[in-house]
Amino acid sequence: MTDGAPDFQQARLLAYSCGQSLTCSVDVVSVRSDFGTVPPAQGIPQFLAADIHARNDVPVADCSAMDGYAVAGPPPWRFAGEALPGEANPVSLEPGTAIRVGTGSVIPNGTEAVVRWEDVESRQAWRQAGPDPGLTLGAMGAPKPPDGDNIRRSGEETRLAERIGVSGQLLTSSLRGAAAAAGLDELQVARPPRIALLATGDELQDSGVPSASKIRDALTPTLRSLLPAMGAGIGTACLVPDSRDAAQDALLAADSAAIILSTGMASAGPRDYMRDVLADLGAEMVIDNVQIRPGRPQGLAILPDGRMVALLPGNPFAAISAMVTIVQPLIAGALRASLPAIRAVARHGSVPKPGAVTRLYPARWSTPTEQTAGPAEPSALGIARLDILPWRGSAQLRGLAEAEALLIVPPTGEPGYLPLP
Ligand SMILES: Nc1nc2c(c(=O)[nH]1)N[C@H]1C(S)=C(S)[C@@H](COP(=O)(O)OP(=O)(O)OC[C@H]3O[C@@H](n4cnc5c(N)ncnc54)[C@H](O)[C@@H]3O)O[C@H]1N2
Ligand code: MOO
Repeated sequence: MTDGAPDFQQARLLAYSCGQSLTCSVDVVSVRSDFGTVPPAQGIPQFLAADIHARNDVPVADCSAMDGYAVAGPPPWRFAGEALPGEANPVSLEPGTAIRVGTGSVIPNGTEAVVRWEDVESRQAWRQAGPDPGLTLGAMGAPKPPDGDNIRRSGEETRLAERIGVSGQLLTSSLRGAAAAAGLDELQVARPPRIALLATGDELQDSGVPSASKIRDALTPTLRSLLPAMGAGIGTACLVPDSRDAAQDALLAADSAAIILSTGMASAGPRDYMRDVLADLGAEMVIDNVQIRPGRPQGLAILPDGRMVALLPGNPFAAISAMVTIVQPLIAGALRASLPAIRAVARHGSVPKPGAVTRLYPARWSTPTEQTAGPAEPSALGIARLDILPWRGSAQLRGLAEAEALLIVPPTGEPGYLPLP
């Protein structure tokens, strides 16, 4: 069983470094508001292809953190007008005066603090008061607020030119917002590698109820959704009959893809031609089987023209195993993102004994309840527990269909997990 094939982690690292050797092109994405237009849907996670540096301080100017009054000096304060959010910096504030401000208003020079309206007047007075130079605030004994109270200082979150994003970092929704706040209009992201899918098997049927000798192709729909979650969508997909010529023609035809995924034909069955065809084409097998179950017969080859071919076994769970072992690291490398880390499991249900090779199980987080003699009680700690699901067989998808993670049980050491998108 352990015939020199890499183990799970070795295979992931090998695939990751192969991905890094692929050319990485750059796309530009807008972080403008683009009001009135329909920006393209953002279903695929994007990774920065360059660092992001702030083009302005955040906040741009000193501003109020509360609705209330910008004040100078101790109370009482003579009311001296107002500055609404969006208005230019008002004139400076003299000691003993106050101006009405909203949350986010730029405050005048000389402001020592912002007093919340509810600390100096009634809601009715706050809502009704207009700029009335005769009004005096804080006469009824409002304390002098600490200097700087309720003021957001210019640059306190981000300084002009400060780095707020690092090349390779996942472009999260809030990082887009933070970039916009820091004055950027466009960001550079890594362009996903072009992927072609070859689904092999005379038995595959693409729709409808399969006849007795056929089965539905369950992998193409799975991969169409799983791949984008891993950072790259499928460009082309085709069904390849179980013949050597058909496999070779399909590999040659997928000449615009950087990465080709084939499903089936990965083992040593009578019509499992993929390895032979790759050898005929002069490909180098970088990964030839992995010490893992399910998914042992997976592989990764490099064609002489640099295209990568990931061999996914036909059994559906085995194919998903190859997706996390080879394809996810390959895409992460191609995007110059970091290799998704195997995470420690704080709590898990019963786990079969480790075997000679790494085992993957479909698993799901349980609601944090403790089973006691009576009805289930919410756990005091509330740490979610990872439980293995039924349907763990290599040919089965039902367990994965309900899974949120793959529980990874290595031959030695503690179990870990990878989230399953
Ligand atoms: N004598 C041995 N037989 C097998 C071994 C072995 O070591 N010795 N390994 C087994 C393992 S492990 C796996 S995994 C499979 C891998 O098989 P292949 O990659 O060659 O795939 P196929 O033979 O084409 O198909 C296997 C199985 O999967 C079904 N299949 C294929 N494609 C799809 C699809 N798109 N959607 C749903 N199901 C699919 C196919 O009908 C077969 O039932 O080999 C074992 N055999
Ligand atoms: O590796 Mo196979 O995937 O056990 O079925």
